[in-house]
Amino acid sequence: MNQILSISHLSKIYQSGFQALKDINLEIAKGEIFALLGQNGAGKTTLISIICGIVNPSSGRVLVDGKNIIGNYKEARSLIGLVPQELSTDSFETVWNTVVFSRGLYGKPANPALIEKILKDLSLWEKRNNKIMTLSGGMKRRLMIAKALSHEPKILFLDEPTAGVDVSLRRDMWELVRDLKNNGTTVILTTHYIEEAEEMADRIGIIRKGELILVKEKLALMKQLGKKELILQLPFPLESIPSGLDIPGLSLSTDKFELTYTYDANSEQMGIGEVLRRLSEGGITFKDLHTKQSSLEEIFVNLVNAGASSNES
Ligand SMILES: Nc1ncnc2c1ncn2[C@@H]1O[C@H](COP(=O)(O)OP(=O)(O)OP(=O)(O)O)[C@@H](O)[C@H]1O
Repeated sequence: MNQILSISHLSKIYQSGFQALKDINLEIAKGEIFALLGQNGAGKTTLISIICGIVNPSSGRVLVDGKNIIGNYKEARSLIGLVPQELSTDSFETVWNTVVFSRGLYGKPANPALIEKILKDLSLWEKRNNKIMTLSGGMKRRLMIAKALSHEPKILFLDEPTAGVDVSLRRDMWELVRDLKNNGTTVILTTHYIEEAEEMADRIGIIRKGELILVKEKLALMKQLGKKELILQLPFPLESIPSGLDIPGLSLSTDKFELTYTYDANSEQMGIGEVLRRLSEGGITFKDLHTKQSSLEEIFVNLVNAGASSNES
């Protein structure tokens, strides 16, 4: 694998004594879209802040394209673009000047054509002469992304990119992230909005109470942990499942109008054909049927809840 980010044995204990990260190990490949999921306070921002040199690690090592974030801070930092959660930009400066200045901060030569392209990609071109304080919240967020991209980073961090943004901006952002990936930029995003990870990520990492409890390809994760359901709508309510119909995973809804057969992709459970045959032999007819696959959101909630009950202290 062609690594762009390599994290080994990274831990963080804040001055208060609180341990926010515990022995994180993670490798991210060039051009990957990686989604870091976790509940409030799980440690996502701490991890991103360490990689970006905003927070000091307590122990461990982080390399960005081979550059150590401590020993080679400047070089490592110039490879990273960060779009933080908080919008800190609110000034009398214009959009254009802000983005141009941001590029200059990294010592990169002026490149008006590039800045123009970035502003156009983010639908900010028409606003280039506007003062930042006159922009809407969504426009300010676009500006934060433009700033983060101005020095052509190899990794872009998006911390909760679509929290509180409207549908059109969310769609634009997803498109932008795909374009960046196609150009070879690596994108690491944190999100509470699981549909976002489901839509975009190549790999998913789940962080819980400072520990990276799972890192997996999204499709493999959904296949491995996702459950499927076959739902049969009955023409008449069924008092109970007939006793002769011993099918593990079969349940009757509380309104008695629906039978659900829950199965997972890897188990040795009965196939759907066999289930339908047994039901028909048992005299059960149905007026409609459909299948449903659990979403990444359901998988995530199950994983996090499993930990909450076993790790509660
Ligand atoms: N400066 C600090 N001093 C002490 N504890 C801190 C500090 N900053 C963060 N923490 C604690 O570390 C834990 C992880 O915080 P962090 O902001 O990394 O979580 P997060 O996963 O980004 O959460 P959210 O989704 O709410 O942004 C939290 O319990 C938080 O209270």
